[in-house]
Amino acid sequence: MLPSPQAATRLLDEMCHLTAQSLTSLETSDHFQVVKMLGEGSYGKVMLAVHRKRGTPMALKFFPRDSTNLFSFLREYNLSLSFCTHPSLTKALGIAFSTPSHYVFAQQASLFGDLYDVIVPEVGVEEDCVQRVVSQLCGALTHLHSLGFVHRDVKPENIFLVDAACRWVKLGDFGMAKATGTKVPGVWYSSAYCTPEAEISKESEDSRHNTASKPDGGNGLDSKIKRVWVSVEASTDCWALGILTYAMLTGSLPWTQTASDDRSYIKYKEWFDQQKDQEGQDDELDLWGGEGKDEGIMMSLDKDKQNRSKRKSHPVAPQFACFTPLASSLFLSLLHPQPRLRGRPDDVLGYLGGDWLQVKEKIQLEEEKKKMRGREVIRNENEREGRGEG
Ligand SMILES: Nc1ncnc2c1ncn2[C@@H]1O[C@H](COP(=O)(O)OP(=O)(O)OP(=O)(O)O)[C@@H](O)[C@H]1O
Repeated sequence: MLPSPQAATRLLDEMCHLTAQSLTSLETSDHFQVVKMLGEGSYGKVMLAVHRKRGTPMALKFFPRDSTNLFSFLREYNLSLSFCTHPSLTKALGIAFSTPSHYVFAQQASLFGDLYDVIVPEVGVEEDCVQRVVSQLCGALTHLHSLGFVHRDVKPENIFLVDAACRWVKLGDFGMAKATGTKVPGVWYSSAYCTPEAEISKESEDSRHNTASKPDGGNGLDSKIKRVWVSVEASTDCWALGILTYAMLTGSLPWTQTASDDRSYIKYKEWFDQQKDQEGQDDELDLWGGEGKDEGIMMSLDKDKQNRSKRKSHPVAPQFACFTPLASSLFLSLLHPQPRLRGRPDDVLGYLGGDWLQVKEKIQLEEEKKKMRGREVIRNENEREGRGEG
């Protein structure tokens, strides 16, 4: 059973209070040798460092003190320390301190960058690799969700590579993570990773901006429009997992923004609605045929055939035409517009092992890769010639 949001939040908060009392001040260079920068985000930077006495390599995450709330820092640290006990979640190492300018905590270091660098634009990554990554992320998300937390920022930049061949990945960056059921201000942002349910907050924001231009300066009735508060749900991560899977398979996004005025999203919604209508009709037929009368069964089989042939004639949303029926049904499940009906990460396991890309797409992908390899060889030869080695 899921821990209640209150219980998960209370436990994490207690850990934060304890850590706050024992947070030591020190100079990074007294205890660690910083080797290089691993990456930079909007909150701070991440450095590869080695513990001077023990020789342990680690990622040190630096948050500027003047722009970081101490409690947010402690939450991210404690969540990563105590709840990220799955091999595909980035675990903190039990080291947190403050310097005159930064709050810092240590995490397991993934030395091969993040997934963003691996996805070739308009090409993607090999299907085997996609399925491996998806399978690991499903495990990581199921684990996190079972402990009562939602990551809320699943995207390629937050999936770190443990090896160069992308065989082992870890989900990181728990800065946005919250306990399931927590109420947060609804935020809509212009991206395919944003869920359709977040669009309600966009509408409320739009109305809010519109009131500013009203003659009464927004002090009349319209100014009563309140910020929308939404409940944190695991279905947010499931949507993002669907978009991420699409991005890895194609090297692009299915639409620019998940909004009712985005043409590509409209096409997807039309396809989705047709598929669901059809499924509904098929289910009705199944129930009717289940009465056991021979005549009924024959008629239902005939109708079923007709339905299936009709289903084939339904136009697939163009951006999904490169996928097999297996992958299409995976997308229709993870990218379900209604959060309560959206597929869960452990449902995805049933889709692994089969083909996701149509054969034609696989051949094209191979061609692209050959071309890229060719370009790489020519570049290496030119470089060698340039160095006078040729
Ligand atoms: N444990 C780690 N091991 C290796 N690299 C890491 C690690 N943590 C972070 N990085 C690198 O640093 C980058 C920024 O880290 P992170 O996303 O955690 O920072 P952030 O400021 O919270 O970012 P965001 O702007 O996405 O919120 C990542 O994209 C990744 O390349």
